[in-house]
Amino acid sequence: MSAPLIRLNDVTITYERHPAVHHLSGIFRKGSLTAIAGPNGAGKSTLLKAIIGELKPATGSIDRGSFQRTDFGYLPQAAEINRRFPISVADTVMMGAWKNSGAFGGFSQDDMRQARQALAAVGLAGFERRHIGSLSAGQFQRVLFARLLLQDARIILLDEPFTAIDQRTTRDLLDIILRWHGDGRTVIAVLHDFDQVRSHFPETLLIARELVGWGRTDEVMSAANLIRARAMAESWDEDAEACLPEPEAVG
Ligand SMILES: Nc1ncnc2c1ncn2[C@@H]1O[C@H](COP(=O)(O)OP(=O)(O)OP(=O)(O)O)[C@@H](O)[C@H]1O
Repeated sequence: MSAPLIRLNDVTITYERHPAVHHLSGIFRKGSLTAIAGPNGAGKSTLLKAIIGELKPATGSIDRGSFQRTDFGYLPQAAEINRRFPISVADTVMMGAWKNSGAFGGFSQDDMRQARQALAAVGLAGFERRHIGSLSAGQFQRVLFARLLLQDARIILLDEPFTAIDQRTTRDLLDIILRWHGDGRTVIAVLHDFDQVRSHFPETLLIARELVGWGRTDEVMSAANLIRARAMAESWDEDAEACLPEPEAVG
């Protein structure tokens, strides 16, 4: 069995003291391909943001070994990306090379060549000069995958990569995910389509704020676990305060 890569130690993540993820512990192994599944509002996106370091746990810790923020390739939910920003397809893809060139280092001829290659690999050869606002949802998602290809990260986190995407694009992007897994990268994807999870993702983390199951997909995605996840989500008290240590009294 491969080595642990990211370890969650009793992680609670809050928004204004209300827990979105509650006392979660477990391990993502090196080279694993894991789906994160769970009902709406289960804390899936929040967990991804904490893994890349965008959110800090209120209690508990996330052990990333020697990996830094720049070692993670991250695809946020489409709704979180502003496509009105006046930027070309090529520049969007080359932003994946920032880790290599530095934000102010400018892009090299080689970055441009690699961007062209990455766009060709996602079926968008010739789209370099297009404005990102002029693309369809599926084309834009292909551009974001091209950016991830260029970034060449060892750990890739995807937040609902197939939402509002046509079947053909979904299949093409799924192939890229499976290739990343075949290359030995660690891939973690938040997914809503349970058939997709069962068909392509060997491991699943099922959450409803708290852990429901984590392990082999065929075991975790059992009918009993899915019913339990739904019941946990429905009975969750949105106003519950996190069980954080009280600040020490001064004096
Ligand atoms: N920026 C925020 N400020 C306050 N509360 C938030 C914020 N983002 C998420 N939440 C709350 O945290 C909880 C978990 O949200 P999160 O988006 O992580 O769930 P999710 O499992 O990704 O949901 P979905 O499947 O609907 O995308 C929800 O109750 C949500 O309302």
